[in-house]
Amino acid sequence: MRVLVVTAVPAERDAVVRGVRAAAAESADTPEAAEVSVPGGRTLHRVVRPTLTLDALAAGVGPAAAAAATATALTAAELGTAGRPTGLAAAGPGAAGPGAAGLDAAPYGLVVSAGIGGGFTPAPLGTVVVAEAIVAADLGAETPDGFAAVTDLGFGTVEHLPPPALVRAVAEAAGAARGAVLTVSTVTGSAGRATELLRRHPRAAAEAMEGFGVAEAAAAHGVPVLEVRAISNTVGPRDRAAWRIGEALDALAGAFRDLPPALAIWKGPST
Ligand SMILES: O=C(O)c1cccc(C(=O)CC[C@H]2O[C@@H](n3cnc4c(=O)[nH]cnc43)[C@H](O)[C@@H]2O)c1
Repeated sequence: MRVLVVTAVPAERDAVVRGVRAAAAESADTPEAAEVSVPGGRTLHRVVRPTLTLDALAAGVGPAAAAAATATALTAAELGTAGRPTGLAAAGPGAAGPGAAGLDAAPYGLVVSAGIGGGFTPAPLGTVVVAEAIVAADLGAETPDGFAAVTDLGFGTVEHLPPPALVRAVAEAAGAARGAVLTVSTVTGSAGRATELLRRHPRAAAEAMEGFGVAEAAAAHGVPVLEVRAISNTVGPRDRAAWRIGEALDALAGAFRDLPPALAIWKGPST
């Protein structure tokens, strides 16, 4: 299976790659690695194992950057781009391939939005959350009666649902919580906002900024989507000192160490 994992920043991308390499080490297979260029000036980091090719791409922060980079990578993988990886070096420190090259024409079977995120009550720091629903939480209009989602206004989409069987398999494999992951363009900074979001989305477990953008691109290409978030902070009043980004990145790596076996048992997007 070919999986595209989209993060916001390189540190999250590298945590994903670290996790998949750790899984390979536990299976005693030596993953090949390469850096592959995609149109738009970005480079994805590839890990090749016997039954899984995982491409990790840092797209930038926010739903628009995530959607643009995801759609570009999916299109490039469907069509192929100029050039080929010029040989795949054996894995190891700094063992990326001898320079970025193009994408082979080989579509992805799954797209994953991954990274750190803010947690709502059921998801304390260090928890991993797998999205049962990927929700655009601030896509809509402010009205005299409060927030109206675009769907309340008669158009658009505000939710994408990952394949339930895959969500269950990944959550069980990773010991993760399940719930809605909210995508926002403005990070929540007050208790009142956090309370309002939970009132509108009682199943919300986490808040982040890219998942809905990734999911929209995946849906446009007919590719199933997941979102996996490691909790770095609590959604609410701004308190940078309370952030635990390092621990969250380690938890993210752990989730991607556990993901490959879950993918192996998944029977495909209709389940
Ligand atoms: O400056 C702040 O107070 C602040 C508070 C929360 C998040 C940020 C970010 O810049 C986060 C950007 C980045 O990290 C993800 N993330 C992590 N925690 C949250 C959150 O509580 N709400 C939304 N996004 C979060 C997000 O996906 C971005 O990629 C700054």
